[in-house]
Amino acid sequence: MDVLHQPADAARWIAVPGAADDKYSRGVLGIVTGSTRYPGAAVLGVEAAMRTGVGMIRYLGPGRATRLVLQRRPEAVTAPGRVQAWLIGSGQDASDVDPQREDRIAPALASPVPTVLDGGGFELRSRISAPAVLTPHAGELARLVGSTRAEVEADPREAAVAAARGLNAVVLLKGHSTYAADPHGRVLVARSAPTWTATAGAGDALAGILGALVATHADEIAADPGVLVDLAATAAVLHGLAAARASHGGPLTILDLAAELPGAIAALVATR
Ligand SMILES: NC(=O)C1=CN([C@@H]2O[C@H](COP(=O)(O)OP(=O)(O)OC[C@H]3O[C@@H](n4cnc5c(N)ncnc54)[C@H](OP(=O)(O)O)[C@@H]3O)[C@@H](O)[C@H]2O)[C@@H](O)CC1
Ligand SMILES: Nc1ncnc2c1ncn2[C@@H]1O[C@H](COP(=O)(O)OP(=O)(O)O)[C@@H](O)[C@H]1O
Repeated sequence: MDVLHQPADAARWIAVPGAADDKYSRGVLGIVTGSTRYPGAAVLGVEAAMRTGVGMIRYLGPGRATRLVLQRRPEAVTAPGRVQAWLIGSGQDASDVDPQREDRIAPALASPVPTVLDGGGFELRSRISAPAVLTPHAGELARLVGSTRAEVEADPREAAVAAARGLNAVVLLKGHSTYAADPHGRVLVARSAPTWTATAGAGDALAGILGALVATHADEIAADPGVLVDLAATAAVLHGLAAARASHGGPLTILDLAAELPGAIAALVATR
């Protein structure tokens, strides 16, 4: 039986800063995304994470991606340091021959903090012992588990559940319906996204949204890693709500989706 994750459920997972908070206590997200071939994915993930709300972003990537990230978001810190969560892999794939990538991901591999794996980050699952969320689309999930895209699409819910069990991680299987499954068989479904969301870069933004939610709930995750599936479903709901606001019933761009995140979040918080 699927549990639909509704906006009212998502509202519970927005961390509103308190008077005593500072940029560190809110949560710092380390982002290792983008490549010389796909620098745009880094820009979109950083943009979406900042618009979702996080104390600080430490972005670590190749020169071309770093320059574009800073051009768009000078708020990003491009020096290494302590973080409360990691986001790795958007815009990185097997063609990525960046010799410094291993150095950039080394702190994340050794770290106990929760990690979001997207795109080229999936292969790192076996090297990470911290709580992890993977965000594949159907084709990526098929490659991950040695199946076919058609098999995943025939029963996406079951594919997400089986992958979450097999990988001992939360799996957020993206599509028109997005399934958040945990290793114990719990499944939440998000269906807030308009079909106009099917456009390049939408997944990079979703990964940024989830990274920010995870960084701002690091203490809750440390106390109970089971909340990761709620955060994953919340990211998908927020992404869909922002997409609907950006779309107005028509085509949307991903920077417009990101620009709608603060308003979508404020509307959710107002319902609590
Ligand atoms: N702004 C950025 O920086 C962005 C960067 N991005 C980065 O791009 C990379 C690839 O991402 P992805 O999701 O497409 O990867 P993947 O699952 O390997 O799919 C490949 C499959 O697609 C198919 N295919 C290709 N063209 C097709 C066509 N015209 N019509 C029909 N099918 C077509 C192709 O089929 P084939 O041509 O082999 O038959 C193959 O099966 C990845 O590193 C991601 O991070 C994206 O996030 C976007 C924004
Ligand atoms: N038909 C659809 N209706 C609603 N949302 C969709 C649809 N198709 C894809 N999406 C959403 O768009 C995003 C696409 O992500 P992804 O496939 O990783 O693209 P990219 O790698 O180009 O960023 C996901 O969040 C997915 O849920």
